[in-house]
Amino acid sequence: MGSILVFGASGQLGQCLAHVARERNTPGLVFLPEEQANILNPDGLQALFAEYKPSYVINCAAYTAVDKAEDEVEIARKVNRDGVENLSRLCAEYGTTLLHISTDFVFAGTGNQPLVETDETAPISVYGLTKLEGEQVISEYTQQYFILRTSWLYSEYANNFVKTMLKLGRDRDELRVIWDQLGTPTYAIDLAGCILTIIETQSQQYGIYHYSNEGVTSWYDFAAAIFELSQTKVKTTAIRTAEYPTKATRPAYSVMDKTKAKAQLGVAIPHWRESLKVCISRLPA
Ligand SMILES: NC(=O)C1=CN([C@@H]2O[C@H](COP(=O)(O)OP(=O)(O)OC[C@H]3O[C@@H](n4cnc5c(N)ncnc54)[C@H](OP(=O)(O)O)[C@@H]3O)[C@@H](O)[C@H]2O)C=CC1
Ligand SMILES: Cc1cn([C@H]2C[C@H](O)[C@@H](COP(=O)(O)OP(=O)(O)O[C@H]3O[C@@H](C)C(=O)[C@@H](O)[C@H]3O)O2)c(=O)[nH]c1=O
Repeated sequence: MGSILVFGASGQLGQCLAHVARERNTPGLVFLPEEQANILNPDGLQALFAEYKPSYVINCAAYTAVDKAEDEVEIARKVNRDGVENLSRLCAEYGTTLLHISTDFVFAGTGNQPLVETDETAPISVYGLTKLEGEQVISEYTQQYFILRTSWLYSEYANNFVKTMLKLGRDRDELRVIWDQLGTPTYAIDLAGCILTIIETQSQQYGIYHYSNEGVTSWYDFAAAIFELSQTKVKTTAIRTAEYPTKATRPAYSVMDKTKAKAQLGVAIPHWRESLKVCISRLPA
C-alpha cells in the first residue's frame, strides 16, 4: 500500500490519528499540518500528490468555529467546500481513496428518531451548510470515498467540550448547561480507530456513514458525567436553549444511527460513557 496523507494534522482528529497510528504501528501515514499543506493551495496540493501518489487521503482539515462561521461565511465555505473540492479533484486524478469527515450539523435536528445516512439533510447553520456542500462536491469528482459524519467530538487533544467543562468547573462556582439539545458525544480516538480500520481492511464499501459513540445524551448530562468521572465539584444547572443565546442555531436532536457502519465497516462502537471514562483517565488531574 502507498502513502496515506493526513490533512489538518494539527487539529483534534489529526492528533488522535497520530496517537492511534502510533499504538497500532500503522505504516505509511504522512501528517501534514496547515503550514505544510493548505487545502486552499491547489499548486501545493498538486506537488504533494505528485510526490507521494497517495493510496489514501484523510481530510481532517476544516473550519469548525460554529458561531464565528455565521459572520465568516466566505472563509468557512472556502475551507469546508472549496478545499474539499481541491482534494477530491486530485484524488480522482491519482486514483486515491478520500476519507472525509462531516457532521451531525448537516441535519435540521427537528426529528426524534436516530438519523440514518439517507435522511434528508437541512442544515440550520453556516457551518452545517458549508460541511454539506463539502459532502456534495466530493461525489462530483469521485466515487472512491468514505464520508464519516460524526458528532460532539472530544479527546485529550486540542479544544473541545470536555476540556472546556473541566476548565470552567475549576474556575467557576456554577455552570449552566443546555439540556434540550440531544445527541451523542464521540471520543475522537474511537473515530480515528474507525478510520484506520477502513484503511487496514482495504474496505471498498464506499459511501456515507454515521459514526458517533453509542447512546444518547444532552449537553447537560454530558457535562454532569464529565464532572462525576473527574470528581469535580461544581453546581451545574440544566437550562433550555433559549436561555443560552448563541450566534449559530444548533440541532435539537442529532442522534445518529450507526447500523450501517457496524454492518459494512465491521467496527465495534463503545458507549459514550465508557469512552469518556478512558479520556478522563488520560487527562491530567
Ligand atoms: N469538533 C467537533 O466537535 C466535530 C468535528 N467534526 C468534523 O471533524 C473534522 C475534524 O474536526 P476537529 O479535529 O475537531 O477540528 P479542529 O478544528 O481541531 O481541526 C481542524 C484543523 O484544520 C486546520 N485547517 C483549517 N483550515 C485549513 C486549511 N485551509 N488547510 C489545511 N488545514 C486547515 C485547522 O488549522 P487551524 O486551527 O490552524 O486553523 C485545524 O488544525 C472536521 O471535518 C469537523 O468538521 C464533526 C463533528 C463534530
Ligand atoms: C460552554 C457551554 C456550552 N453550552 C452549550 C452550547 C452548545 O449548545 C453546546 C456545545 O457547545 P460547544 O460550543 O462546545 O460546541 P459546538 O461548537 O456547538 O459543537 C459542535 O461542533 C461542531 C464542529 C460539530 O460538528 C458538532 O458536532 C458539535 O460538536 O453546549 C452550554 O449550555 N453551557 C456552557 O457553559
